[in-house]
Amino acid sequence: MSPQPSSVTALSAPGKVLLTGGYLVLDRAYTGTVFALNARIHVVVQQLRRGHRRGASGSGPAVGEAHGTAEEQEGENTVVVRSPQFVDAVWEYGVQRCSDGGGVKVIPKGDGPRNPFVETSLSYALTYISYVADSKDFGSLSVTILADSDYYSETATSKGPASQGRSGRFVNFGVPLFEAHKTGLGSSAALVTALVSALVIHRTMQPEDLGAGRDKLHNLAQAAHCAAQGKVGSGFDVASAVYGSCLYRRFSPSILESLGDVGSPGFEERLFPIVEDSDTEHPWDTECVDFGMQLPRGMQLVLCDVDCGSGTPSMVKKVLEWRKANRKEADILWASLQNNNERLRQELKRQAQHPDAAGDFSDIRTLLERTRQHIRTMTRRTGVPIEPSVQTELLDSVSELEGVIGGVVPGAGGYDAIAILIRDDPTVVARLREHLANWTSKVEDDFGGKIGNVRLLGVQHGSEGAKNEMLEQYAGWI
Ligand SMILES: Nc1ncnc2c1ncn2[C@@H]1O[C@H](COP(=O)(O)OP(=O)(O)O)[C@@H](O)[C@H]1O
Ligand SMILES: C[C@@](O)(CCOP(=O)(O)OP(=O)(O)O)CC(=O)O
Repeated sequence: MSPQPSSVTALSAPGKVLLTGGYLVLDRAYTGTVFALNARIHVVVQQLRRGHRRGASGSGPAVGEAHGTAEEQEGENTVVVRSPQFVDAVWEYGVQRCSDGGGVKVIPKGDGPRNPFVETSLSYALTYISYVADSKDFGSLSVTILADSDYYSETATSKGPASQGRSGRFVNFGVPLFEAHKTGLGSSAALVTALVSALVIHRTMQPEDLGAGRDKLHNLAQAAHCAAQGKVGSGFDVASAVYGSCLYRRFSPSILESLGDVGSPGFEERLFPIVEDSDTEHPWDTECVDFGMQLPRGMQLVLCDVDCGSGTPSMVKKVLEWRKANRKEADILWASLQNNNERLRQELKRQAQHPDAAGDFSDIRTLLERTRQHIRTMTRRTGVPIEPSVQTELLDSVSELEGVIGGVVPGAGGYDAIAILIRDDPTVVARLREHLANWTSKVEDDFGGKIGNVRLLGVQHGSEGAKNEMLEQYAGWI
């Protein structure tokens, strides 16, 4: 029997940085080292009051239970999703059960801007829930999304009026979501993971089951994220949102290839074995080794935002085309990178596991520099600005600072935030901040790129994946 749904469920998932393994990790023959960050996206699911729900036994609504509109209480089930940190960020959906086992689809109401990540997560989670839960009646739901500030560039930070009585962790951005520049921490993966996990836990599990249910939530989140993105990426961002920091080897794309769209006949019958990993022909083969891994004692990871993002899909396409056309050379380069990345990971792990041996970061510095050399070769050979010269200049300049171990362009690279490993000491952070505040680029970029404002983000290593949250921190927001 499914457990009684509690009236409110809150869960969060972290952002990520792919320290090493960009492009390589798209191929199962290689791996990536992904760090979860302490910037998280929170999702709070509230059951709207209905006659047959908990709290309606004559004693009024249960604690935290939201009050639905008259329409919600009388008519069809609805899901209202709000991102109250942004202007006009409300998405309202009707819930439609599709014929021929097509699953459950949410239908947007009104003609405001769509949010494919929210929409797809809702449809996928509700389809799975309706397949496994005893009760096919969801009632109406109110969903609130809250994000830590570092997901968005400073241009968006805290333009809105500080609202009285609201918890201090979250900022009122005061702009519409589409105006907020992303910093590249993987907001959509953290959002999809937190949203599908909160819904599934809300309706079919208890919060304590999160640990045991992690694999299923991973499978569902990967399926929903790929569908919303319209492509099957490597999935390292969703994996770290679920499991936390890890050595990641991707899943075989064939697992998701024949799923089809929500609403197509038999969709629920195809989604269920994917989530439960019961298809013996296509078992999940994701590897998340050492998940939840820590940095060595005395080391910290920081990110430097350059407020000038790149278009990952076209970069990926070009790199993969070059690899296909230059297989021999690419194999050698990929092998060198993999080898060096693996040595770097092993050294980080060794130092993390032996705190007494930690403190001498010179090997780590050398390994980071070697990884960068290979990445620069990749940049030259592919003609793709993975580490363009303005980023080389920035990385070189910060690497000279006392207390900085080294840095890399993480993930796909480009004109995105850079990742820097430092000695975990406030004076090093202060030195970096000061250096960046006065920093101006002096080189002409090889790809014509320009870096404007550079600034240290407040985000650091977080290591932990999806986790249950307490409601108190959302005071004034839900
Ligand atoms: N706070 C939020 N509330 C609602 N949706 C969000 C929020 N943050 C991000 N999103 C969704 O995620 C999308 C950004 O995803 P994407 O372009 O893949 O960037 P990222 O690299 O950060 O994952 C937004 O267009 C929006 O649909
Ligand atoms: C190229 C990649 O291997 C890494 C991209 O990493 P990023 O962290 O740059 O990704 P976005 O969040 O999409 O900007 C593609 C992949 O693994 O999917």
